[in-house]
Amino acid sequence: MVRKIAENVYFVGAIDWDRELFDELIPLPNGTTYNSYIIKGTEKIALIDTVEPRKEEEFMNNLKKLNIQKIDYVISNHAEQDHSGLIGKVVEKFGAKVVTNKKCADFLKTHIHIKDEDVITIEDGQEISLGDKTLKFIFTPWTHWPETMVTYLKEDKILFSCDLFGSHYATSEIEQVGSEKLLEMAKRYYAEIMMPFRVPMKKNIEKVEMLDIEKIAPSHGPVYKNPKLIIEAYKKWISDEVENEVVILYVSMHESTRKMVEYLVESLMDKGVKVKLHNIVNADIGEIAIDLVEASTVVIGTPMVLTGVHPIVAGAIYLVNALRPKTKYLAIVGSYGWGGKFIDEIKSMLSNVKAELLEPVTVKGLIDSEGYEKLEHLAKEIAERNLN
Ligand SMILES: Cc1cc2nc3c(=O)[nH]c(=O)nc-3n(C[C@H](O)[C@H](O)[C@H](O)COP(=O)(O)O)c2cc1C
Repeated sequence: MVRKIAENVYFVGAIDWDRELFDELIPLPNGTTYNSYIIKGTEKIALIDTVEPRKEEEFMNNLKKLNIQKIDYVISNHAEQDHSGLIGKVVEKFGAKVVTNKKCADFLKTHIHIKDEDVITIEDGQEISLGDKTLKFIFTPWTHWPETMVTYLKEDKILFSCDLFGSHYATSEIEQVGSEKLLEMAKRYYAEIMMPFRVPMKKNIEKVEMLDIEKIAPSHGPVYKNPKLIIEAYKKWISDEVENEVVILYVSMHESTRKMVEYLVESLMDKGVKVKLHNIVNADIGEIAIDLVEASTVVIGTPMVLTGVHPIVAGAIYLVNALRPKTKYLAIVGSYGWGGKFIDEIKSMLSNVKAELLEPVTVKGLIDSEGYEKLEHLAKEIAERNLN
């Protein structure tokens, strides 16, 4: 697939319509794309990133369609193999030099064995000329990995933002003004990939906002014809503001924890609090991650199993801790038979989440009137914090 996105600027990426899983972890309900772009200047030709190696044939065909014989520079914004994987082939076949920052060059050396002599190292803010077109490199560390950067095409005002602003979204609409669906997919991507770096992201967004941008061309998903849409969405997601929303993640083996969770949901709803409930046994972790982006409160529901949390709950807690959501309040509810220590376990597993822990509610066996009272008190505490 070749698509012109500006004069002498072309999308030459690959669409992976039915890929189901990314990083052997993240479900892809709408497949994904690996975006690569050719920029033809009057003097030099540059390629922005490459594609996932298994899409080599499609990618090489795209270059053939544009009759590309020589590439002067292959810009590597990010060393992860879904973008860098074919750089070696581009160097070999088209005589390209790899243009990237020092950190990325180190990764390219260790991860895909790119040789030092094939690399031109650039500094933050440095520019290279392609004749009538100029590329400016802007370092945006932790817009996935520590080396990740973005490239700005000055004359056409296009930001090649790499994973930043990306979405795992295979669609024939390679360029979009921005639909509700695209924003949903971009939020999912933010939640899964960018949320752990919410704090360093603030500086990066400030840097990007200083540019005059007409189009954002990320490395996954559609090109934005309305950059403001996604920049404003990111600003909201990375801000410290939370929404009146409670995310409940639970498992229950014999319905005891489930009864507690169901009561809590109903009581919170009665009080006007929005609830997102996940029985996590077969949950899509992307759906959980999306709900964590803006939620004020996270509630963990677990039965006691072998003196600790249920192992599936442990997996979910590990994920929450790794994603570092901006959650302000945390609650724990659960049922036990004879004893154990899941409260302390959960607290220690959530050390990255700087949230206030509300009074946990644990019940021996099936919930009784005393248990309901405690849950009602917890619901009031959550509602007070959310609705004030
Ligand atoms: C495999 C298994 C291991 C358990 N281990 C413990 C334990 O270590 N400590 C404890 O207090 N209860 C333990 N229990 C009992 C449950 O925590 C208790 O029955 C609880 O009410 C189950 O809640 P649920 O109906 O929400 O699954 C265990 C139950 C099972 C099935």
